[in-house]
Amino acid sequence: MKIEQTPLSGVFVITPARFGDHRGFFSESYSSKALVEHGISTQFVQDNHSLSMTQGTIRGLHFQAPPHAQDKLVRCGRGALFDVAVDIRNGSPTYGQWYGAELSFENGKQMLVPAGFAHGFVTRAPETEIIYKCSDYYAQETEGAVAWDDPQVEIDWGLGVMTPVLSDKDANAPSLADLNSPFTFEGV
Ligand SMILES: Cc1cn([C@H]2C[C@H](O)[C@@H](COP(=O)(O)OP(=O)(O)O[C@H]3O[C@@H](C)C(=O)[C@@H](O)[C@H]3O)O2)c(=O)[nH]c1=O
Repeated sequence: MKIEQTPLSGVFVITPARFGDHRGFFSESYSSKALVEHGISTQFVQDNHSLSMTQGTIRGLHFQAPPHAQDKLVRCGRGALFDVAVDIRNGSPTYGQWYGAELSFENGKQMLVPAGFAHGFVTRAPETEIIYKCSDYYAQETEGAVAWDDPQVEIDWGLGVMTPVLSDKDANAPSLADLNSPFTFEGV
């Protein structure tokens, strides 16, 4: 399992080994021990799974505020997506910056998005499934969002001429400038 730190502290790209044979492949998609060896001791309590029918669907940018903040370990079950983490920790040297990684069924890559980051993704193929582990349970009253097209964050979603498919909630999400972020950078 390859675990790589990204330019944003706490955000990792993880590539589990795949053992291929004439049947297909085998892979440990999650190993607590392997993550602990890299200083990641998150305890996950909920798994989420969603399907997006259309290429160019964007979900995000979402977070849950403390006391229900979530670390998320994200992978693609089918199709392909571009996964994005945005640093929203007050006082962080990388506040407002984003990092994105292509996660696909083909490449098996995963991204660890810790609490303190808003998370979102765009699908790169029709009928794309995302599966992610969360370190806290869903708590609707603590949900927060930042607009996917925030002018300060300027994520390059790689949409080209496509108009994204969005939920009503995401189409009306606030800007980063209007966000009173509940997170503080703790020097991680
Ligand atoms: C996130 C979530 C939603 N729901 C319900 C609420 C709602 O009725 C329905 C759909 O919810 P949403 O529209 O918020 O789903 P979605 O837009 O896919 O939200 C997700 O987006 C990605 C980017 C994330 O990072 C996740 O944490 C989550 O916020 O599912 C749960 O029951 N449990 C959950 O954990």
